[in-house]
Amino acid sequence: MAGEAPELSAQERAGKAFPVSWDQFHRDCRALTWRLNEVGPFHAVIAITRGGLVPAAIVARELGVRVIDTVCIASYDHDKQGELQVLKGISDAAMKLGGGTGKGLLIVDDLVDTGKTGKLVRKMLPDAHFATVYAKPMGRPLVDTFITEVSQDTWIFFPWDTALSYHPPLRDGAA
Ligand SMILES: O=P(O)(O)OC[C@H]1O[C@H](OP(=O)(O)OP(=O)(O)O)[C@H](O)[C@@H]1O
Ligand code: HPA
Ligand SMILES: [Mg+2]
Repeated sequence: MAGEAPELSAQERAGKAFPVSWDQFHRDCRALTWRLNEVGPFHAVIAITRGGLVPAAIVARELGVRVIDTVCIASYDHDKQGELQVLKGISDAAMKLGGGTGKGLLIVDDLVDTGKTGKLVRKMLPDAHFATVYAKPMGRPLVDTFITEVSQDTWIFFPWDTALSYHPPLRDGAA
């Protein structure tokens, strides 16, 4: 409608930025595996795509897990969250390994924000262990193990979504 303020994206609403480098992400994933090593062993890792693929590969490598499955969910169109769409469910083979309820399975994602994605996957695998690298307060209760909590008004910029670019000096008006 004319005159109406355009809807702010989740990223714009977040306000604060938390950029993560590859180095930092790798270190945080390794820290996550130290914690998960106390909880396992796990029969399989279930990555929530696409963001969960990167930490899942690192975690599976560290924990010596070779069976990796995906649950493919689309929700954010860049930074606006819409209806969740399950594009691919968990495979029958992984379901069987988890006894139908996810027992002994490890679900991995890069982060929980509102918790909507995590809630949906937890419903599919109620007895699985759910791990994320980062957690915001709304989604935190859904996660069993995570490494770093960031405030709800922070947007996390992952290394695969960003590139090195010029940043003006603070005195020239950089935020
Ligand atoms: O807790 P929520 O508010 O549900 O948000 C968290 C989810 O959002 C992002 O995925 P996204 O849907 O953007 O897809 P992608 O992993 O393919 O980038 C992120 O990787 C989590 O899976
Ligand atoms: O803070 C975030 N960063 C990147 N992707 C996301 N998807 C939901 N929240 C975020
Ligand atoms: Mg995701």
